[in-house]
Amino acid sequence: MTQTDRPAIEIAGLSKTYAAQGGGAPKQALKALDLQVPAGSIFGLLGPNGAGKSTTINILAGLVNKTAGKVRIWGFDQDVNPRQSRAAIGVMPQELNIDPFFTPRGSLEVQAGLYGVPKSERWTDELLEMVDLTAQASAYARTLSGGMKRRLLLAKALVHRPRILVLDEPTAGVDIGLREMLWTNIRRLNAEGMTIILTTHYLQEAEAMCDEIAIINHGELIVRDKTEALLGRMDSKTLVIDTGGARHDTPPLPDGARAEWRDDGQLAISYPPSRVRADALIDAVRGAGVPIADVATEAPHLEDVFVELTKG
Ligand SMILES: Nc1ncnc2c1ncn2[C@@H]1O[C@H](COP(=O)(O)OP(=O)(O)OP(=O)(O)O)[C@@H](O)[C@H]1O
Repeated sequence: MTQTDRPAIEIAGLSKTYAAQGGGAPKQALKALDLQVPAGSIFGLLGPNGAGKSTTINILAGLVNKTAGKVRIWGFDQDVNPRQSRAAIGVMPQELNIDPFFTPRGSLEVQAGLYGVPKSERWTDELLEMVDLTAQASAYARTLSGGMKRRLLLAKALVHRPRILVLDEPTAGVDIGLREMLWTNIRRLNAEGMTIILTTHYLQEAEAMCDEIAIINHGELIVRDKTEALLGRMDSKTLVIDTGGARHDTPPLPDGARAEWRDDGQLAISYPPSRVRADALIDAVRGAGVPIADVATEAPHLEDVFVELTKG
């Protein structure tokens, strides 16, 4: 296998049990997780709260010790080649953990030093420019806004030019401008060959950004597939009927179909296309005396897939 065919990340049988705290039971956060992240992808790691996403990312980052299993990062076994595997990955954490006494420039220089990047190979100015912090390069970090701190964390994750960039909830609580700036940078880095792994609670964002998605729940892999294929698995569509504004009683529908009146007065009927035909729905609506001014259909969204696969 050449380096380019080889997955960027290979996780096999990864388990993590956190020690018991305050008289409670030990917590098994990951249960023999197997996961491969293709090189060059934008890969979404999704799951409900407590699924084990941060634990996985923290193990990749070398911040949490695994209980069992194998982790290879860019082909380097984390236990055999800890230095190379660490050098291959950059992590933008969720918490704004920035030393308040460093300036952005100072933070990046210190970080580069920690990774052993020689002075001649540093790209501090370019990074400051990339995250739009050139004007604040010499300001104390404690004077930076939350958004600026987040941008600095992105730059810090990149000082050693990692092959793989991991972003833990990069857009949680950020405004639209910053979100777009982050995505523009992430898309560009990916186009230049960097593998991107991200967690996000915004499923629409994951649907729009990620080529592949893994959903984990209770420390186990539920599904991993190309985003399109994942959406295609859903036997679910929505027929949206514009009734011309007036509200009516919900018409009786074929088995498997479910109606819901939306706030804008439209009747949304979700149905499994394998079992129910759209014309049967339209007949049912018309038969109940509900006027049909217009119809549209909506394909399933990642949100539907997510809810379906993580229920229970
Ligand atoms: N340091 C710790 N000590 C004990 N239990 C922990 C610790 N860190 C995480 N856990 C537990 O492990 C499980 C997985 O947590 P983790 O933070 O990995 O989930 P997550 O998918 O990132 O969730 P979220 O979306 O809420 O961040 C949870 O039940 C959590 O309470």
